[in-house]
Amino acid sequence: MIVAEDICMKYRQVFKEVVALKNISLNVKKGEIFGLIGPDGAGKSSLFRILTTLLLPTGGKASVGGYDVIKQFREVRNIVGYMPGKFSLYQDLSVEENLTFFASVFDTTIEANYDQVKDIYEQLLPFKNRKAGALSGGMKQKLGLCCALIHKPKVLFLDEPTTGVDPISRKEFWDVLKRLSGDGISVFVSTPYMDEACLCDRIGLIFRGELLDVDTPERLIGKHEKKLVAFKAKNMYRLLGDIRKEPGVYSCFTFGDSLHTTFREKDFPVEEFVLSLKNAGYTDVEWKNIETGIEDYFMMLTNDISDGTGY
Ligand SMILES: Nc1ncnc2c1ncn2[C@@H]1O[C@H](COP(=O)(O)OP(=O)(O)OP(=O)(O)O)[C@@H](O)[C@H]1O
Repeated sequence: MIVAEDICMKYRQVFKEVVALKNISLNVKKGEIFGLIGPDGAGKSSLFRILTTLLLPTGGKASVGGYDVIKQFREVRNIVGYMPGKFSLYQDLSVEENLTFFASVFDTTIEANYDQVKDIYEQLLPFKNRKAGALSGGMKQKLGLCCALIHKPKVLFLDEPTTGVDPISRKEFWDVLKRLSGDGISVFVSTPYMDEACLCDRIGLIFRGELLDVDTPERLIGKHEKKLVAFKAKNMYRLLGDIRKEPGVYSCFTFGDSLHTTFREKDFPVEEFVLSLKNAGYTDVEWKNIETGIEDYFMMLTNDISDGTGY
């Protein structure tokens, strides 16, 4: 349903040129949930905007549902639903007015396509006369999804749809996405949440405009072959610097309240290293071997490019 071949995007800024996308090639099948994962500035929104016909790429070609995003942009617009990263609905219109408006743009009505949005819209019904701007974060996103779905698109583009949304609403949102993919709708979604990344059928890891890897979450995690240890101690900031200085350490980055660390050799003597940290004055030192997650694999891939910081 989505095919991108060697997509490039360069922006002209005042004194320089920014390369936002470098030769991006990917494909997304019918009914597949494809997650695009990467830090701020990686190029995610640029790719969304190109695939939804809102931005002309500076190189390469792409099609959605078999239609070329440049030459057949009108056909593409008819078959895609797009939820941009920033809340894009009319804040001064009510819930019902927003949905009615989006339906009318596609020459349809809420009634005609009610089955498509029923599950989500019923949760919004108690607030249907409330202005969109006065909804909670989770409700805003559900309304955004209803508006993106009301014309029965074949492909949904969701740019960070659950950022800032509470965990329960996030789960409900993903339950809806799973149902939509079961109905044959392809979903192209970006998210900063790694637990959500694992719910995708396949993931593309994007960094500084480059697609570093594309695979299923399980296979990506399986590609991380380094020993992984989480460290904690008092003065975590100093600890981060000191762990990174250790020659046997390959990468170290903050993950929640601990420091996820990988080593160049599998048999790195962690206990001896912990002793040396204690001798260097660290107190309350804790460490444990941990299972790898997608973020760990991502950080491992970006380590050499980004001097161990991951960004
Ligand atoms: N209209 C623009 N003009 C100039 N530079 C831009 C423009 N839009 C994006 N960029 C630059 O292109 C790069 C990629 O930005 P993009 O918004 O696509 O990334 P992103 O992964 O979506 O990040 P974020 O989530 O922070 O928006 C960044 O360096 C950004 O500053």
